[in-house]
Amino acid sequence: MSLWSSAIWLLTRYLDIYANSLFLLSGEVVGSWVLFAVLSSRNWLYDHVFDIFDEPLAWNVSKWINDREYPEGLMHFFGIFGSSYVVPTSPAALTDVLSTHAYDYSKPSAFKRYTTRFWGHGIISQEQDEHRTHRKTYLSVFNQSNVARLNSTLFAKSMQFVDRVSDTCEESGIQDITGLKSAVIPIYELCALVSLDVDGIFSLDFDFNTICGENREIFEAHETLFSSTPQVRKLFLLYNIAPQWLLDIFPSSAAKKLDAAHDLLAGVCRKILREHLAHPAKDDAKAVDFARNLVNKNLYNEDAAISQILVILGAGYESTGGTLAWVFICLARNPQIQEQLRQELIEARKGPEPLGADANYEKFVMLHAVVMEATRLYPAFAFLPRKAIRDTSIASQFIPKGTFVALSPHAHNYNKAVWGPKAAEFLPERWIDRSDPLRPRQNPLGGAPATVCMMSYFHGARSCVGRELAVAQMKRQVALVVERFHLDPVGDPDPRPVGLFATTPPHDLKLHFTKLPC
Ligand code: HEM
Repeated sequence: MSLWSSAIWLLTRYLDIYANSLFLLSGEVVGSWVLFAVLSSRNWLYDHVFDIFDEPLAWNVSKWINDREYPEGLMHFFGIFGSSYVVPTSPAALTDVLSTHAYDYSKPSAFKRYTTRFWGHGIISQEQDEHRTHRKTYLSVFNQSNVARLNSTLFAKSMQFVDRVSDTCEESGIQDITGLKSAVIPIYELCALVSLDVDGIFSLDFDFNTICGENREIFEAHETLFSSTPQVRKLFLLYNIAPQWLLDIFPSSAAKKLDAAHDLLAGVCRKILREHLAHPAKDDAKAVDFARNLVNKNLYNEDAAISQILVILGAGYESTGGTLAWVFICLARNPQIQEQLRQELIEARKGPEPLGADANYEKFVMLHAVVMEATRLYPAFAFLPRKAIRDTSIASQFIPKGTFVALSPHAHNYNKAVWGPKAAEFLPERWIDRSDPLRPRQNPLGGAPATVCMMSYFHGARSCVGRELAVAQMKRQVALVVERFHLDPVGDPDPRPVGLFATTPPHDLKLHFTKLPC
């Protein structure tokens, strides 16, 4: 304060606005101090924005939601330049935002500009009627019966994953005293590769076969688009504060890298689509994949289709890959649950052989519980803000146009008011209904008061269309691995998610796989 007073005194002398009275001089000192504090204040400029975008993404929102009770169902904080953010904290408030008044909100324009530039204008950035129309097309493809037609393909892809782990165990030279072979393997990449292959099949009827070592550049281009390096974070920040024309005049090196990744992927899609169209298969009318369904419905336009397909691949592969990796990590850290799951699978066998493609993976109670619980604790999309485009209401409270709504699957899934005091613990039991002790059943709510509480796939008008596919793939993959390998953790006992858009386990996190005698 003494330094500040001396500086103000010198400045006023220099500018010749020297105050003769001590009273006036004190006024100048205090006034300028207050002005400086307001202008440079962290609270006024960006308040909690950096708390949210800190890694792990949105974990601070989860802390705030549990700091105290919110009887009105809404939490509030300030963001950039004093903007208002509300967070729905009750099931009723969430339902209002996601279902009842879903189209009273749009995604922030910076997010839409960024995803449109680097992925294309697909369903993720579409709004209002454009979104409604496209979502209908999506739902006619992304539904339970269409996914069920792919079950044997999902099983085959899961076996390729298993074979790759098995080969690594054979080659590692690590063996215990009983002769069991094992290997230490980075878990994220394998899960992402197999998920990318599945999404390629579902969107384009094309197997990139990256899990078998093919098309590495396609995987790398996707990883570039999802990278969260400091340069990419800066670029995303610029999209939030600078106009598009300025960003176009001064393209950053990060933007050029992302553009190159996008162009590579768009080129691959274009080539595959043209080959499909030039050589239609006999049973094209019954096609499962998204691209052929567009053609069959006379909705095909090459550029628009490429944008939608890149969005599907982007929305699907990193989220499923990351979530699948978390399921394995949770099992490795909870050996008793891993064993319970293995027993469930062994008991369901018809003979000595492991389960085959025809097993009903959807009905297993423990398998379902494990997949749901890991998905709850590690939602791939931890923070997805919205902005009110008209005056609206949440839980009967007035929400003026322009208010931001911070939807944070991570925070909602850790809300103790909804999930109980053990919300942060891995407890698959919450997804099991044991009211009849002899016949445990799946509990669809996981012990929460409503389906909207499980936010990993969102809910309502913009919920995840790929949920059935992701769950069907993960259940097969987890079952096949747990039947054949014992999983142990390696390194960090409590790894934290990383990533800016989709969060995943750290990419270098490894697990120890031991091959079991089958
Ligand atoms: C565990 C895996 C997955 C998780 C946790 C997940 C989660 C989500 C979430 C939270 C949203 C809402 C995003 C928003 O509105 O901003 C979403 C939307 C979407 N997801 Fe997924 N997803 C997964 C897998 C998939 C898969 C496998 C696909 C496709 C192959 C897919 C395709 C989509 C699409 C197209 C949307 C946009 C829907 C719309 O705007 O109407 N997702 N997903």
